[in-house]
Amino acid sequence: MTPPLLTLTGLTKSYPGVVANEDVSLTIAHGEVHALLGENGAGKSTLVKMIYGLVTPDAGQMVLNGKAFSPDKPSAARTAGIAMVFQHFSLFGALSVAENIALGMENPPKMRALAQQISKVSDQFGLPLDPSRIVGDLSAGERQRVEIIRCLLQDPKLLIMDEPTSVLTPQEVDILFETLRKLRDAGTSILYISHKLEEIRALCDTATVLRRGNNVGTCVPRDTSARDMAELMVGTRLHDPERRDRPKGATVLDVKNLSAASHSAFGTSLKDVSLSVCKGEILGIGGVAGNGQDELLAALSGEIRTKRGMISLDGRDVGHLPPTSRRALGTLSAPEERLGHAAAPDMSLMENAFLSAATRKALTSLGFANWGKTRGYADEIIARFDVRTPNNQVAARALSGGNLQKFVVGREILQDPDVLVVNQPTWGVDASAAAAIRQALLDMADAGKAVVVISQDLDELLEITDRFCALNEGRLSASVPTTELSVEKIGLMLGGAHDLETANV
Ligand SMILES: Nc1ncnc2c1ncn2[C@@H]1O[C@H](COP(=O)(O)OP(=O)(O)OP(=O)(O)O)[C@@H](O)[C@H]1O
Repeated sequence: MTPPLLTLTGLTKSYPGVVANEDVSLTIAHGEVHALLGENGAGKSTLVKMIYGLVTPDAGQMVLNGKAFSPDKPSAARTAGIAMVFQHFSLFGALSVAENIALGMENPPKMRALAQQISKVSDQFGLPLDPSRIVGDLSAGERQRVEIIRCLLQDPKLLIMDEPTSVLTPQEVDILFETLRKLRDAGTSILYISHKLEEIRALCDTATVLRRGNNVGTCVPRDTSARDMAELMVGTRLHDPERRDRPKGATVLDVKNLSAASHSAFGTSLKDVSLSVCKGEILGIGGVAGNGQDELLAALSGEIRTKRGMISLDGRDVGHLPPTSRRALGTLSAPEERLGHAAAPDMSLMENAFLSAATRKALTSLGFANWGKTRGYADEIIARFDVRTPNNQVAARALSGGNLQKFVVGREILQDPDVLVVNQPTWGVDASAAAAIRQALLDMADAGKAVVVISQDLDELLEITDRFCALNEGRLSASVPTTELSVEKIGLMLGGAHDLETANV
């Protein structure tokens, strides 16, 4: 019998106040697509970082192809045949595809030879990509292809992928899965982290489930329902968000012919965007990343100021007002980028609670921060949104991605806004916590609030929104009642022509 590609035995890693991995053992066979499942903070990233040489285990052993393996840095893991595609891309927007790939290589060949190699690998694995294109002009799906091709040029034995589909359209997911199947057939093993359980069922041969740092079992995803996998992850029954019929009130947010330039050199300017949201309504905005989502949130939150007459709140012109004034008037927002935009990475959760809630939660007294009250608010967010953290003094950057997301969304919802604008509210959040966040958004609408959900997760938009629009190259389509849509139709709408009309659906 051929030995497995990689065996992990008793891997343990602790951080202050938390055991991220405790005595974790698992085996990855050659040519196997192995899913790593677990709720937020379960220890998935920590485990793969140990395999990739970014984190050193406190205890335990790894054996790769029959030999002891203990990489002390990523380049050692790469030399041993391990490649990793991270959730966050590390590409330079101003450089070409080939230049970006060359930057990550120890001994890059001449540009022309590299471009040929890139074209060859992209043909072989069905990942269309022109080596001379500037990365800043690429879609999120194409950027991910750059990262994957960069890995494939190393001819890896094990490819680790952390949440690879969260930025992709359904069509791009299909292309990615075809590529991964080709790789598997060529004998490469894949370790795949995702919270999208139906995708795991479609792709993976086996799954290991982590719960609070421990390996609590394995399953064959094809033979296990998504609900059973989610329940194995959390160890309890899962509650689906409950949607109730509710009356729609008066229009509260009204956007008319909004055009605004992006703040970023590679951003997308907004072009003639019109929308309205009523009290008691959730408006969904779908779109592939980079089509103006960040700019729309920035215009609605006040980070981008607009001309008079473009944005009104309860009939009052607000487009020229900065974020603090919009907050005071009841419009709150949670941007997509949680580290660095929604939260200050090196500040504690308590300080991060203060940053956005000081006014609405009255966290100051006589011009000074009231830390006692602020601590109480941070603890309320942590308890109500089940944020897994040792305490409120922990820096935002030390939280697992999903737990920070729960904190950021919870921090805004608990300020009781009249209008809440969220971008990717459940990005990287596990099934159970995602259901809790969606329920909280539905509860807000039930309480007569207006909610704008910008998301690339089509199932999410179908599940909770009342109306749907597609954002494409900075233009917004007319809205369609969500009940009239299907995932396939939305997919077409998102990838469709610039001037999307309801008729296209
Ligand atoms: N550098 C660090 N310092 C302190 N604690 C950390 C650090 N990295 C991870 N942790 C903690 O270790 C635990 C496991 O985190 P990890 O990121 O591995 O979880 P995860 O399963 O990948 O979660 P998610 O699905 O949310 O990304 C969490 O409680 C997290 O807060």
